[in-house]
Amino acid sequence: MDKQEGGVAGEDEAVLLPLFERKAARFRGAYRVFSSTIMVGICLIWFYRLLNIPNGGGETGKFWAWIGMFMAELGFGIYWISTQSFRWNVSYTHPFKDRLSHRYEDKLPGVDIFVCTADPIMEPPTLAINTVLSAMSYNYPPEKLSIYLSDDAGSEFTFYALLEASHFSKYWIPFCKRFKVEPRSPGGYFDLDSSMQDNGFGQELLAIKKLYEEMKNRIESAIETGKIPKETKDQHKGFSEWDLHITKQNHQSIVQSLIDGRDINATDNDGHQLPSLVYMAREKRHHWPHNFKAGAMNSLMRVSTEISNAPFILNLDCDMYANDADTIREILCFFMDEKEGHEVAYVQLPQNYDNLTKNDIYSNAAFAASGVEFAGAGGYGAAFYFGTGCLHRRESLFGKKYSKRYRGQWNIETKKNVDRTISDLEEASKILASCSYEKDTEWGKEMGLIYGCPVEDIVTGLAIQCRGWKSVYYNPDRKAFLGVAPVTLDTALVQHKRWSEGMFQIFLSKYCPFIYGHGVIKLSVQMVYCVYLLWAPISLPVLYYVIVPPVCLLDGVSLFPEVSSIWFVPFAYVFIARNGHSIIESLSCDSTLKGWWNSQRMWLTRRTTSYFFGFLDTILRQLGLSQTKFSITTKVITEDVSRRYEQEVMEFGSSTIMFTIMATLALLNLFTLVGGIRKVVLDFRVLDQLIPQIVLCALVVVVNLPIYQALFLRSDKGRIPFSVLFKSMVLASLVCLIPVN
Ligand SMILES: O=c1ccn([C@@H]2O[C@H](COP(=O)(O)OP(=O)(O)O[C@H]3O[C@H](CO)[C@@H](O)[C@H](O)[C@H]3O)[C@@H](O)[C@H]2O)c(=O)[nH]1
Ligand SMILES: [Mn+2]
Repeated sequence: MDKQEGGVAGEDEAVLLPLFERKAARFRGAYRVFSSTIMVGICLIWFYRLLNIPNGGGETGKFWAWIGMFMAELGFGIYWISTQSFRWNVSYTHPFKDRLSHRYEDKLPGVDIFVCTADPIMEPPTLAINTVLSAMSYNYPPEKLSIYLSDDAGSEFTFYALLEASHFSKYWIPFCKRFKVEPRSPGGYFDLDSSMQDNGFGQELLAIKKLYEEMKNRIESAIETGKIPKETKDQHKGFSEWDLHITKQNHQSIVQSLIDGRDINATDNDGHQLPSLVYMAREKRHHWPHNFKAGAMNSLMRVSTEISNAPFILNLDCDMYANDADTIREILCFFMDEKEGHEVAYVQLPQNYDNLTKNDIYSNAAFAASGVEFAGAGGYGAAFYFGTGCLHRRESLFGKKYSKRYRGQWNIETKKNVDRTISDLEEASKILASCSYEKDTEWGKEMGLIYGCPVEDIVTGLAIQCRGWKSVYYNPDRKAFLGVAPVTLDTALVQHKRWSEGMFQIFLSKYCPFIYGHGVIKLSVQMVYCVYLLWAPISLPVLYYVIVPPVCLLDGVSLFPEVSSIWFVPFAYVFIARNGHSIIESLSCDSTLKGWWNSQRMWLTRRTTSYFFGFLDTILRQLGLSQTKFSITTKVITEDVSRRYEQEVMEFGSSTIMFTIMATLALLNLFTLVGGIRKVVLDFRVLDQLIPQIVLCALVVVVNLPIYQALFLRSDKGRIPFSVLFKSMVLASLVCLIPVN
């Protein structure tokens, strides 16, 4: 074929075109210069601290406060330097799905999709089946798709909901494909305003919506009454697994096929094949550690090997429904690219949420993080694995090491198991999902997801990197997955505590990137990991900065250069440049100014509460005094809470110790600000010396305004409880009494 013609792309030419491209971020060079100037500023600050150490003599208090400031700034500076490893190499990836279809449409590989759920109360089964249904309706050959739902609660109601979903899918999938609706999670779709407009299929829409509502009502009323109708139970042999003795923590393994994709009669209402659908509850016994989500994933990996054994595995949390029907095709471009594809172990997409408010009060979106930082890690071929929204190559997840000779096995036929009946497969799978199966094996160590850490995802991603594989970060324009973000401050803080704790545990374990990754991954990648792994300890300098300078201010002890001194310049420059850049970065990632401001409050609150407690708990765990736990993020809310969330009013309500710390710090800064201003009014000459500390306190106060409101002005249920107010008043006053000199 004549390549010059250009019209119809010949196969030869098509082979030459890559399936994805990687582009360096704009302004990368300018950013490097800018960041070097901040670096100079930081060095000058360190230098200033060392040059001006107060002599111990009459001012021991000030001496120690000064040393502390130096340590804190050393901490901030070093941490900031490691964050630069992200921004140094930001690049964005873009797949070409049309080229993929053109070249490989009839050779597309099988994909197994794992959905994990763990608690029918905190994660309602209707939520999970919406995710399942969205995955079943991917624009992908159904005979190559298998969906597995892992239910760590072993709940009959979740099984029932999945059975309902398997019936509903016969209507839903053809509906989606015929009218090309998006998203393909029925709940997500019906919530859209556009779904209610007249789009030419009003009749069908009403009919399917009615079916969905009826199904939802049946599931919800079964849960409410605690009973599943007998006629329903007779529909599937699977219900016989549940007897009176089954509890969440104690049950046998259950593997039930709801749709057997090999069965030619398993078709939707248009006569098209349906994807396979399997329910799994791995065995749980009191005396066996179950290793949380990692344990569930590893069981899923084995069970799916037995049943479908697709070369690729997509992992979704139960709330993360698929928002774009073409995502699988897009992601496969990275794996099937002829030149680089065989090096890729996984492709991670960002976690997005469909319940964010305009200014994102709890800063859940992590705009800057998904826009820039993760793309920065991806720039090194070292994207993180974030647990959900990640497509893995089965072999690398199973523990295979990358070798230069490796050429990818994606074109192996998906296992057909022609000679085995579905009950044979179920029985064999049950053994694979039993507690004792993993005993004396490499599961949880060299195979599958790694155990012993509440952020199994990050540590597993790191281990895969260290086995020589690359990973890709891909942030598509249309969000690929949408989940449920925490809507109360408490849940948001607890989630971050789990993350910071888990990540610090990795740092202190044998998986510490500097040790485990030494000589295997680049230093820049080791640093990129550490930015996250060191969330917990970075709480210490932050706490220091919001406690000591204010207390010193009360006593008139100055800890910064005078405003008129030349040494003030680096402090001001670093502060302004850093924040200015952070504002620009957020705005360029589609956040609002108010959203940025809210993220600063959350930044402070997380560091002084979640990360601090994460730090303490990790230390206790190292000393053997506490155990790893995984507090599941609740995905349901009451109407009252939901209303306040919509209005972007912070929700406190409960009286956790985290709120006491938060309120104490807010009050302390308020008191000392008043005290500091009083000092200046009384003696104007100290203004020059004290103004930096006054500004620092004032910033903390201004950013915390919603907290004072919740302490003193609000009367709704979401306000800060009186007990917290009382405790924090007492604590803040006591701290104010600490004499510095
Ligand atoms: O014993 C457990 C605990 C949790 N899960 C599932 O794990 C997922 C994540 O739990 P969630 O409470 O939603 O935590 P998040 O903080 O939102 O999750 C993020 O962080 C976790 C690590 O801390 C990762 O496992 C997740 O994939 C990632 O989305 C959910 O689908 C749960 O059903 C289990 O299957 N078994
Ligand atoms: Mn979640």
